[in-house]
Amino acid sequence: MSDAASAEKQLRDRIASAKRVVIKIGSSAITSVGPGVRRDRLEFLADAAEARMAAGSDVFMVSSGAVAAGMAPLGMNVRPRDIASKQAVASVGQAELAGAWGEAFGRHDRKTGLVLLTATDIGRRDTARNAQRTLDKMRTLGIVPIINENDAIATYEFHFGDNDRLAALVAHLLSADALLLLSDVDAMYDRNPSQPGAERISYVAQHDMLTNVEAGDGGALGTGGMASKLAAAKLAADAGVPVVLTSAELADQAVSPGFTGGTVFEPRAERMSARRFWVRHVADAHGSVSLDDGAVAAITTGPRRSLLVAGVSRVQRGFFKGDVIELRDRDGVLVARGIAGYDAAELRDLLELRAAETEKGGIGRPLVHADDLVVI
Ligand SMILES: Nc1ncnc2c1ncn2[C@@H]1O[C@H](COP(=O)(O)OP(=O)(O)O)[C@@H](O)[C@H]1O
Ligand SMILES: N[C@@H](CCC(=O)OP(=O)(O)O)C(=O)O
Repeated sequence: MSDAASAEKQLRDRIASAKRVVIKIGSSAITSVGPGVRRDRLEFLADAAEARMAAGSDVFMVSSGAVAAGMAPLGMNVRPRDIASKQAVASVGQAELAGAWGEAFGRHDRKTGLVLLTATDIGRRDTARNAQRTLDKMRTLGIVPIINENDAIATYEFHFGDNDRLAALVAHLLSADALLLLSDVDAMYDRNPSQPGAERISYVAQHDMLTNVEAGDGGALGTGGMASKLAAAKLAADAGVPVVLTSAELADQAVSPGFTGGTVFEPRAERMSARRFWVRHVADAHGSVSLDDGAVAAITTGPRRSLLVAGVSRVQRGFFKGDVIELRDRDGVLVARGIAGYDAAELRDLLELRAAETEKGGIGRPLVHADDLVVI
């Protein structure tokens, strides 16, 4: 067996025996235009989740489909585009979905509970911890959480963007041992499988840049397509969580040992620390600074270094000390994120001084300490 084949087998075994499992189901897998929620699919998925729980795992469901589920009762055939309509439709769909999941799991005498999160809730430590505690309590009470974004109130500026990302963040929050992304496609292919000759990618090693993959848009009901699943898999990898991507139709096999289908993504060997993960993936950035070439080279190559004030060429948007800021190169390309050691106003004042005076003023204190800086 080749090294890659044996690494893939090990990863699949690890997923098969994972204790804490997050299962994300995409809109296109459980809803259709016209009838709305597909109850047969929910029942099939609930059966698969129950089988996994019977084998000793704890299961947390992340269910998309609120907007799609709200369309049917409102007589809509096309997904609404404007935000206010989407939010109103989601409020109807969320109730539909929660009821349907309750019935599907109810066949096993299992209680479900709806947990609606916003990106703000996950981005703030106090609310994130509270969500973590609630989800853990639900687990101990044998309740299956049905998690979705709180679409009716999430703001456009600050929302998850898609539920693949939400699922990966939930997997991080719960220190999950595996994340299953169930969609309407059985695996990731090197291009959209509707195109002739598309080939399945079975295993993605951690550092694989996937330059040969065209990750395209999704269908009429999904949100982010394959690109958002890839981004979520990368996020989960940083959190140390292995990911399997396959179709909801294969859920029963995907939760069982010996599954060879789908695409599995290898995580980092060691989870990124919670603080660095938060800086890199979770926190909302409040401002941004441009760096000169020397500073970009200093922070992106070699051992971890702090970012000194002298390397900043421009300050954009206001921020306060302690906020997460974006660090961009001279062309505006994002190179890192980090926690600001100064307020923007204070930094602007410093930049007006000559570099020598900056150092003399004891401003050896870096703008971003190495421990708080994560290269993208
Ligand atoms: N390289 C690819 N491999 C597999 N599917 C792809 C690829 N590029 C684009 N897609 C599309 O992405 C879709 C899945 O994304 P999406 O519709 O957003 O699903 P979900 O609703 O499950 O989140 C597939 O049905 C397929 O049409
Ligand atoms: N919160 C939205 C999720 C949208 C979304 O990301 O959908 P999908 O791409 O199907 O996972 C909803 O429930 O409609």
